[in-house]
Amino acid sequence: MSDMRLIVAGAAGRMGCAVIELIAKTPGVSLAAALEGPKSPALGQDAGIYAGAGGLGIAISSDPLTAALDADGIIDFSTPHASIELAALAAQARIVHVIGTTGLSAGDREKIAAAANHAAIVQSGNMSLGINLLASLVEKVAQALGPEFDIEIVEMHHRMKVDAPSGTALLLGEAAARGRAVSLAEQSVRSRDGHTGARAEGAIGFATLRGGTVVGDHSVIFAGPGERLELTHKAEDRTIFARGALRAALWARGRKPGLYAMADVLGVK
Ligand SMILES: NC(=O)C1=CN([C@@H]2O[C@H](COP(=O)(O)OP(=O)(O)OC[C@H]3O[C@@H](n4cnc5c(N)ncnc54)[C@H](OP(=O)(O)O)[C@@H]3O)[C@@H](O)[C@H]2O)C=CC1
Ligand SMILES: O=C(O)C1=N[C@H](C(=O)O)C[C@H](O)C1
Repeated sequence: MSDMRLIVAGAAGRMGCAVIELIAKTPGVSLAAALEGPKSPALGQDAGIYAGAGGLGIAISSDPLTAALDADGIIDFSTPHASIELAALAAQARIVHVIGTTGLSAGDREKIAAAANHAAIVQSGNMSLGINLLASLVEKVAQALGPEFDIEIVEMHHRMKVDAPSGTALLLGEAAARGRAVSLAEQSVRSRDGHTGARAEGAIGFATLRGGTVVGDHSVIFAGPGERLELTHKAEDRTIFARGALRAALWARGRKPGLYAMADVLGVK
């Protein structure tokens, strides 16, 4: 089979650079285009050089329509606004779309689901093997321990992160809610301040820390009577997310339209 030709969206960002670097050294895939927003200072620069991967002869552009004419898929770590536009484009062009962007609203998710009627879309708040395995453990532990164990999810990320709680924290919260057969929307407590009163029975709490260059730390704490179980993942390098995204793109190639999760790709449901 010919190389899978991939567009990278958010090409000058932290994740875009990690993905381009990985594409440059992975057989079976090639960089078709590198996209940024229309005001990006990186426009026109060689995407490979920008990412530290050496010249690839692909200039960073802000023209997704032209990019989609000769591509098999999009790997997208950008912004919610860009991701929903790219999902519509993937649907039109019938190409794969791997969405790593977080901070998506309920409305954004609806638009992505609609696009997935026409394209194979893999969307996940975390593309790493470790976190997706952790989510499946969290579901099982939440089911086994029952509601006398309080669930709290703590995350820490670098100072530049713009959304909270992280996409991963929400993914882990969904896993805990599934384990307990409750709705996360009804049980989640996203912040506490002042005289909050005692903890609500069955709540799934979130706490957010930001600082320095932390790639991504997540802990799910099950606090019960007289004992506490803590499940933790620490991301040390963005390559783990890039590797997962590339694996997702290759997995989705030739698959029928639909909205898939990383758990489908990794077989860790
Ligand atoms: N699912 C996962 O495994 C992971 C998800 N993420 C998520 O991925 C996203 C990106 O993270 P990160 O790389 O750290 O963030 P960055 O801010 O470094 O990168 C995002 C890039 O997208 C660019 N961008 C803005 N608008 C557009 C557009 N219309 N088209 C294309 N690109 C555009 C931004 O440009 P500008 O700065 O000029 O606005 C920026 O360069 C975040 O939502 C993050 O939470 C991150 C790591 C792993
Ligand atoms: O913004 C980041 O950096 C990360 N975002 C994702 C999230 O919101 O969970 C994944 C990872 O933790 C890094």
